[in-house]
Amino acid sequence: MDATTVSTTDDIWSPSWDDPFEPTTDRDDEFAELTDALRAVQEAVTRSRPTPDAAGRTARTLRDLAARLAAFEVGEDEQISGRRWDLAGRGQTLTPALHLDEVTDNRARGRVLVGRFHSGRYAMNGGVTPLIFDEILARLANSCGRPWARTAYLHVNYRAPAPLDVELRVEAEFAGQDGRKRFMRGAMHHGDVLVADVEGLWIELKPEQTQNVSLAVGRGAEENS
Ligand SMILES: CCCCC/C=C\C/C=C\C/C=C\C/C=C\CCCC(=O)SCCNC(=O)CCNC(=O)[C@H](O)C(C)(C)COP(=O)(O)OP(=O)(O)OC[C@H]1O[C@@H](n2cnc3c(N)ncnc32)[C@H](O)[C@@H]1OP(=O)(O)O
Repeated sequence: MDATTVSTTDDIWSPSWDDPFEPTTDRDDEFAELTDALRAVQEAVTRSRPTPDAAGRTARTLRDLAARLAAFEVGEDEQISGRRWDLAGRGQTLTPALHLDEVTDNRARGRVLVGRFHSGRYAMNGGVTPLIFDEILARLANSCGRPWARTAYLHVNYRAPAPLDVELRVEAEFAGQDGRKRFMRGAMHHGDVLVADVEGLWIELKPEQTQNVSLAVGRGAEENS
């Protein structure tokens, strides 16, 4: 398959938007803005040293927002967060927003910028590196109509501290397949510096392990059955 440029309108799983369980009204950019705003709050709280009064007032505001959003609570199959494949970060805020520039059937590359919220003290927190690798390796392992697979392991090597607030390049490679096992490799660079590399194993799920999967991730069952 040719290289596929991932854009906001044509991502690798764009057919998912034809899924009848995905009403197009969910594709509002207001939700993207909401996610960005939440990331901004995470970063601002981390970077701040508010007075007790300011912290208390801010906490009350945030709890009020949480209560208001609770009125819109839905089940996991209906939520938007994590399922906006067209957005860097998929509309979730656990993982730093990964901008995917290219996904082919055997390679993927992207960019990520990590702020102080994900800091492990003047460098990226060591737990965040596997999150980013899992994100890009999982996308590649499950791209191009391959049947669903889940992460069995991620072996991460930390080669150099990953700097904050600068763009890091992330690459993934489909290294091979043996039956249900898909072997993945990845690397993260800052400029010419290798920050981390990874080897991962994805296991193709058996039919009984994929019940409700298409609903759970918003992709048509026919595409990955
Ligand atoms: C509702 C389901 C949703 C599924 C969605 C999946 C992916 C989403 C896709 C894309 C998303 C893109 C971006 C999203 C970002 C992040 C991804 C989120 C998804 C995850 O975050 S996902 C969570 C973490 N992940 C798990 O929660 C897995 C827990 N786990 C299991 O569910 C089982 O463990 C399983 C199914 C992996 C295997 O179980 P099983 O029973 O089917 O397989 P079995 O034992 O038969 O092994 C078969 C052959 O694999 C070898 N093998 C197995 N495990 C090995 C290991 N660890 N090391 C070395 N070899 C291993 C055996 O040795 C044998 O090898 P051999 O055939 O040569 O003998």
